[in-house]
Amino acid sequence: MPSMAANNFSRNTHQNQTKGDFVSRKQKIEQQRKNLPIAAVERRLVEEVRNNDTLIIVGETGSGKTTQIPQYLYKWGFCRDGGIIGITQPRRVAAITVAKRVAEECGVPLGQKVGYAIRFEDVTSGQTKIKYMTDGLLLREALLDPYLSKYSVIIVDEAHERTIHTDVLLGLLKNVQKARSKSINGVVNTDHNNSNIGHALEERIDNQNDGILKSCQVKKHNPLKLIIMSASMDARVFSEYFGGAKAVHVQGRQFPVDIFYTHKPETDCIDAALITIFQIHLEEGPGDVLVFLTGQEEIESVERLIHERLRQLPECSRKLLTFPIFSSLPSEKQMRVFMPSPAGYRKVILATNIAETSVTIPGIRYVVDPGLVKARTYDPKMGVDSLIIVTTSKAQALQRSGRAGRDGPGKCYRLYQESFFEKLTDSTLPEIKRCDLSNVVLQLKALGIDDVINFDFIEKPDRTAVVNSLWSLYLLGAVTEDNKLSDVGRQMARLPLDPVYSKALIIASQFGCLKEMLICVAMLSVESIFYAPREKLEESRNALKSFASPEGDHLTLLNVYRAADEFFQKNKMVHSEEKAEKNLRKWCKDNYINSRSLKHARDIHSQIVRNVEQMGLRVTSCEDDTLLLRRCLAASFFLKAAMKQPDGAYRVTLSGLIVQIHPSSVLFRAKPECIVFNELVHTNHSYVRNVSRIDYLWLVELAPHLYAVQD
Ligand SMILES: Nc1ncnc2c1ncn2[C@@H]1O[C@H](COP(=O)(O)OP(=O)(O)OP(=O)(O)O)[C@@H](O)[C@H]1O
Repeated sequence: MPSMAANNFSRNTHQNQTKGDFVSRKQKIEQQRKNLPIAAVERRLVEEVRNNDTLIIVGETGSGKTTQIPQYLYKWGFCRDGGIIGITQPRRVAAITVAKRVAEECGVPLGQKVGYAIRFEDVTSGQTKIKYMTDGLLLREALLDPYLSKYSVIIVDEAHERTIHTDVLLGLLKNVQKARSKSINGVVNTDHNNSNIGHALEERIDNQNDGILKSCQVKKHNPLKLIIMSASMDARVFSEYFGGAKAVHVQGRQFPVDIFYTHKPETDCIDAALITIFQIHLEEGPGDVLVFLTGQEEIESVERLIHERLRQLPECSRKLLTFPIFSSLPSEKQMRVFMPSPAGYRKVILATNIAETSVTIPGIRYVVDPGLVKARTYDPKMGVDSLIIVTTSKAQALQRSGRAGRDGPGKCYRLYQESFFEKLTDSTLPEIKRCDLSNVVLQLKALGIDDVINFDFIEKPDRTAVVNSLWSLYLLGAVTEDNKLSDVGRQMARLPLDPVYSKALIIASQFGCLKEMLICVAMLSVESIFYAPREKLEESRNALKSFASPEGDHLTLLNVYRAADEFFQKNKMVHSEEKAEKNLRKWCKDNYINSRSLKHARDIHSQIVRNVEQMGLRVTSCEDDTLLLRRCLAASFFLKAAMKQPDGAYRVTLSGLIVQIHPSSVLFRAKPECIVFNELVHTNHSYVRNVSRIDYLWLVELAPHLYAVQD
């Protein structure tokens, strides 16, 4: 490997700041801001935004787009009329960490002038002018405020990721922008080419008694400024979509990143990654290392192997610390990657693509990129979600290398040949082409866009996927036979949940077990409640046994939630809330429960309790009547039922697909005759997860439009 260039920068140290440290950190941040490539074009960019309602900005990774542009716009008066600047991110981690950084740059506490909002967590206030959020969150806001009237500027960041929410948002924003510029004192001019939202907005205003919508009628809207940004997108595609919108390219990057390729193809990516990590550690100058891996399992095995190899090195070469980051990791552990390593130590961060875009991890000088990613794909015919390992796109490779070179020159080691890079696709297949569309279809319908198939998407989703989503929404009672949103559908769209879960809450209120279903749905809405580190598999399985219900995973989740809540409430009687929270985290650790997921579930629970109360649903409990609750699960999840086959496998009733119960399920060994489940994933087999035992006759009784008595 070529030798490391001279290194003359100092690390950030956030901890234990004195007043002197604070002042010097402030000065340092000021200096860093001035040195960013984007700072040189501040005035020009602001002028471009003034002159163009839609602007596409392409600039190198780390040039300062995400952190600086909102601050420039604020400074140059784009919030003067009371509007705020909203910036969307595809990932929660990015929304949170960037907001924290910008609040620090502005010298304000997070949640005041600068804040963030993600699903179930809102760190903003009436004073917030710069709001970072996930793209999905802004989409939900549009349901309540179809003009997105509080925003003067909306920035869609990392548009190259083409998440399903970004794609839908682009279509929506395009039309909101037109509708807003044409609304004069509340009269919406519906003369929009190819736009059904102008009409949809008008219809909603006519039809609804919602106070927020009423207020739209009397408000004159300022035009909405729209900015689409990324370091790695094809500006032409976006420009064309926005009717020839202007695209500007911000040249230059703050620090160079040298890219290295292997001389020959690597057959074992894990081994190649390990060799590279140790080459960097032993041969290169200071700086931390960021390694991209495909998932928790791979991260944990690489971590183990690093520690094994470290033990074989002389004492003086062992100063290497590992930090994993993946989405189901508890958040306090996730945040550890952002902390500086102790003096003399090198930090190796083992990450999934959660750390691929937007985030800055201070100290990263080296990126190791095997060029693989675990991607979700969806087969609309079978209703199967699969996680498969695929090669990254060029855009992703560029983003990954861009995580180095943010506070000093960097190096990126791509563990494949240059010729292989040339063959990669330019960009990743948009998510809208590879996931279940029911939620999006329901949301579009709630926004008044009935003709989803002809909605002006930047790229049309597969027709079968749309038709299948409409079909399942029809079976759930959310849309009528003539393809209109039903009253139940309207209620479902008000809940920030998957349509199936929203429907489950509505059904549970009729069954008298809404209290229990609220808990089940909150627990099902978070990633892996159980934390099973590879080296403690046995202990974690034993811990699960104390909560396990023979009836299935839903009741097991209910038991976990109730036990945690009881523990917390008892603690709160004798301790402060803070101490009780701390004790709960310890309880989680002892029981191999992911405290972050549990906290998340508790937050979701509080929010959906508020939602259902606002909707006027009765929150009654079935107490210990598990039979009633399971009947309610059958009535709610009838779209995902399966029957046992003679060989112990299961046949999904609607698709005929043969599946297995996932080993993590409490019913893995019990194998009941008939089950309902919530998740179908395909890894090396097709597995169903979150499974409960039911009686087939309940399906016949409770979902007669789909099930009949079998011969
Ligand atoms: N949390 C942080 N800690 C330290 N420095 C940071 C932090 N966030 C940003 N920076 C600094 O600000 C620079 C600009 O970051 P910013 O996220 O605005 O760039 P960007 O152009 O949006 O990059 P990308 O396209 O990769 O998202 C970084 O290169 C880094 O030097």
